[in-house]
Amino acid sequence: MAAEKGAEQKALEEKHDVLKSTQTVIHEALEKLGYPEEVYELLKEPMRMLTVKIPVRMDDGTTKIFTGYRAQHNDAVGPTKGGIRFHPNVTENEVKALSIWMTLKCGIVNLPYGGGKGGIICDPREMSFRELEALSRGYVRAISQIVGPTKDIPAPDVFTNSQIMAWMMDEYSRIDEFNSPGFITGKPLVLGGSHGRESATAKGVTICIHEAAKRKGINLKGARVVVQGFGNAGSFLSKFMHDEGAKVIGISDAYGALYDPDGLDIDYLLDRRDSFGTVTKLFDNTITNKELLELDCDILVPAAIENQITEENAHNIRAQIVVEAANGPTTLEATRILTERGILLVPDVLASSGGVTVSYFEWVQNNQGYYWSEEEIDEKLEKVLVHSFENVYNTAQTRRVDMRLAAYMVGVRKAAEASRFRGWI
Ligand SMILES: NC(=O)C1=CN([C@@H]2O[C@H](COP(=O)(O)OP(=O)(O)OC[C@H]3O[C@@H](n4cnc5c(N)ncnc54)[C@H](O)[C@@H]3O)[C@@H](O)[C@H]2O)C=CC1
Ligand SMILES: O=C(O)CCC(=O)C(=O)O
Repeated sequence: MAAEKGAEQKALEEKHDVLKSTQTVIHEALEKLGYPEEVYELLKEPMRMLTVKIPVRMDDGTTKIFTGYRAQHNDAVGPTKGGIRFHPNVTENEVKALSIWMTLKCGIVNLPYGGGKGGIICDPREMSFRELEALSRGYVRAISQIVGPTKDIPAPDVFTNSQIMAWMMDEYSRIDEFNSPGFITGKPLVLGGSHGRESATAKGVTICIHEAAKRKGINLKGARVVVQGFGNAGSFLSKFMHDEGAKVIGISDAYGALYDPDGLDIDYLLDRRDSFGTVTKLFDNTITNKELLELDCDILVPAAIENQITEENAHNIRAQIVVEAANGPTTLEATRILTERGILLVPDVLASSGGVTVSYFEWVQNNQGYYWSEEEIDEKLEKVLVHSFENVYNTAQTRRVDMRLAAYMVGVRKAAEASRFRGWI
């Protein structure tokens, strides 16, 4: 059964290889911007990719060897930056693509960083607290030579959180023999975390929803919203939408989805979800993630994993706006279908860039040793995201391209220019 599932997963990954599709759009974006082929040759893969083996003594006395990755896409602009994912389906190509997307995000919101990303093949839902701490510390020891506050700054992603960031920061500080809060972002407040980082990705998505709704003439009060994923991004987003008077009619996690045409009780669900964003196991009357995505709604927000909207279901999507909180939830073919159908698709590299933006604020605060209030963070984030949305939207309009290609065109330029000024290409 496990072997069968593995084969099915592998076939899906090959069919929807996120690295290949990213490369296709990067190539198109660079061509449209008039860059020569060698710029593509430089940017089509990470400059550095480290694969590590992490031995962990498990609670049953055995030793398990985990595989982890850290990809650094391009550091011409500045240190690389991006989250660390703990998930059983992590692959090398996925981590590479995720690092490229980080370069694009940092370019779109104009941060002094290039893109990086990490991942470990594991299922933290099946591990004890002690095993998770050992894995987190082991990963930092394994990658310590290539990361650091001025080299590559990690952060949370799927199934990692502020506790894991705290262990990683502590391990790095021991290696560095110095307290190094600027080594990682998404930390608890007491360890130099920033106000607003936990909800930053969802806040950024909310700002994009506002901007997209304005362009589509949708009133958010009473608008029907469907959110796939109820973790960091999805749960905060559901709360923000609910508090603004929208009706969140569907949410999901890895095990299923909940649907109520009159609107779900988001506060109750937030109260009952576990630390991995699981809540549907508590209910009998669930629907599938596939059914959730095809619900009749105004705004659909995929906030879980890759390749959820494909050529197989893109024709059945009934939202007017799709805002990608997740990285890579829509394939290229599906992007084409949705765009042709007049659905406004706000791509991941723009919509989910609120997280890294506030991570940057966290790093700046760590470097200066002076901390801002939540209001100051919110105000700065709003300014950055509204401007970035306008920039991408206007590029799409004036260059007559879809929002994804427009976002790539805006996002790739900074890394390309910095590489050129450095004399690399
Ligand atoms: N946390 C952050 O700051 C950022 C997260 N993102 C992206 O947002 C997405 C969600 O990340 P987080 O909320 O941080 O993760 P999380 O670990 O807090 O939550 C993940 C959610 O996705 C669900 N999920 C996992 N596998 C699934 C599957 N096969 N089908 C349906 N649902 C599934 C989980 O049950 C959980 O509800 C990811 O694509 C991540 O890369 C993007 C930018 C920043
Ligand atoms: O906060 C960060 O530095 C990175 C967040 C991230 O991994 C992402 O945007 O995908």
